[in-house]
Amino acid sequence: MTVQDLIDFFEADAESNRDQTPDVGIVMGSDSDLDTMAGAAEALTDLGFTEETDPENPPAGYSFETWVVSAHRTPDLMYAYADTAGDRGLDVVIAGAGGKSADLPNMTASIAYPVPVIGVPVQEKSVDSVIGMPTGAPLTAVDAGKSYNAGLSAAQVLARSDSDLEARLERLHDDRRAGVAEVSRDLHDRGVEGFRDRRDD
Ligand SMILES: Nc1c(C(=O)O)ncn1[C@@H]1O[C@H](COP(=O)(O)O)[C@@H](O)[C@H]1O
Repeated sequence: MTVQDLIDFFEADAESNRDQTPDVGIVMGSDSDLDTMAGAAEALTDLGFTEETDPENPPAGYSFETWVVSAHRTPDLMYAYADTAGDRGLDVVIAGAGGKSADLPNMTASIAYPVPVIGVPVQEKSVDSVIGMPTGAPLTAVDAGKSYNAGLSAAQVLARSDSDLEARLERLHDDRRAGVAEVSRDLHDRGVEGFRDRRDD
């Protein structure tokens, strides 16, 4: 597998007009970002999305895809991915990168425009380079490491035209709300030490 093979795949996929395409693309600068970026996939999975791993056998319903793409190491691949995003049927791209020079999210946003891009600064030191965009070059971003929220935000975009997905988002919200009540009761009833002991088990 070469970078050119991937570029060829994205370009051919954009031309193919296949019926079932991923709705959300998740890209990250390095596989070392995966632990952080996995949150985006987790949020989408919690909402019933399936990961597309074989474009020849795409899953039914909402789906997402994951790739490693680097503005610094593979600028041509980043360009191809962002440039074909709309034609490949992606409605939202989530792009995460780390380090002080995290350019993948902002460059992807510039090229993929008007497809919306949600940036994930993988570390705190990446925040400025992710969000620092000039007027006319929009990028939405979440806080450092908060890729789960990026997954939710991507689903929120899709849910504007799908009441079923909107209901799933509401349910997830309600579950989290109920979780606060449960943990609050548990903390109160066990007391500080009992609660800590249970959590450490
Ligand atoms: N910020 C970027 C870009 C980019 O912005 O294009 N490409 C890789 N990286 C970041 O470099 C860090 C270290 O990567 P390695 O662990 O592969 O050396 C990662 O957090 C990645 O996102």
